[in-house]
Amino acid sequence: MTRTPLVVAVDGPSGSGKSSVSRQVAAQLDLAYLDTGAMYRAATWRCVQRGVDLMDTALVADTVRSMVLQLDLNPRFPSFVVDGVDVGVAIRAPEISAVVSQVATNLEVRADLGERQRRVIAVERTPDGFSGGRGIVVEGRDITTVIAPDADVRLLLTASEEARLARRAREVHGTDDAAALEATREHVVDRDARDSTVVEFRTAADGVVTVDSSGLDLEQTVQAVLALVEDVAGR
Ligand SMILES: Nc1ncnc2c1ncn2[C@@H]1O[C@H](COP(=O)(O)OP(=O)(O)OP(=O)(O)O)[C@@H](O)[C@H]1O
Ligand SMILES: Nc1ccn([C@H]2C[C@H](O)[C@@H](COP(=O)(O)O)O2)c(=O)n1
Repeated sequence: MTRTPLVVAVDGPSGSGKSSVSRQVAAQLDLAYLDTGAMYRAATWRCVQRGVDLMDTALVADTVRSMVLQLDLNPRFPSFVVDGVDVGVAIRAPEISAVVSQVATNLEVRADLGERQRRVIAVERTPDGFSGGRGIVVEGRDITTVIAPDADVRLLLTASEEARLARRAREVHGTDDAAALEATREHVVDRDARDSTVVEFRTAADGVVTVDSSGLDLEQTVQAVLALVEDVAGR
């Protein structure tokens, strides 16, 4: 049976589980997967590599516009290649996390990367895409509202600040003791505050369903999202 392409849009704050959950949902539904946060990180990596002053918004925008970015949309092995260099690990470095908001709040950069994201989604609606026309799960901060407001499923994945801090602390420091929580705050709470000056990802827009994962483990959250997709789109 031929099915129409499915687009699942997921937004949410840092540490809410967007990447982990979206990847697993895409893999289980045999869809492509796009992590738009990684695109902002790749853009930041290129600027940092070239010694660009991130306060120079015009130069940052030019540097990002000329970036050749190749994406592998396989949810099992997603990859990001910038100008021929695999940046999958480098873009997660603390030095990139510390400054990525400066690039992500540059409105010219947002316009450029947003256009690239829309093109990826359009291709995944055709047989030429990675998914062969089955569709895509796209996650970030403005996917449900700006990039794909027409997505079949629109979801805001949230969790309490406490839960998000504890998850990130365990991931980065191997513990969620008081010192680890404090060391993590800058990368979760403060970054969200900076990012939310240009995009709204704390409150669900009209038609966007909220899933609160504070009391759920990763597997339960994946199941909750799969149930929602089944409910809304019959998959
Ligand atoms: N429901 C959950 N319960 C417990 N841990 C979770 C849950 N969802 C995700 N995690 C864990 O929390 C951490 C953060 O998840 P993830 O990186 O997917 O969040 P994110 O929303 O994509 O964050 P960011 O936007 O900062 O990249 C990971 O270690 C992940 O395994
Ligand atoms: N659609 C998006 C995706 C991401 N961002 C910003 C938010 C973060 O500061 C940065 C990296 O995202 P992460 O990998 O932590 O999810 O990019 C955004 O503004 N819009």
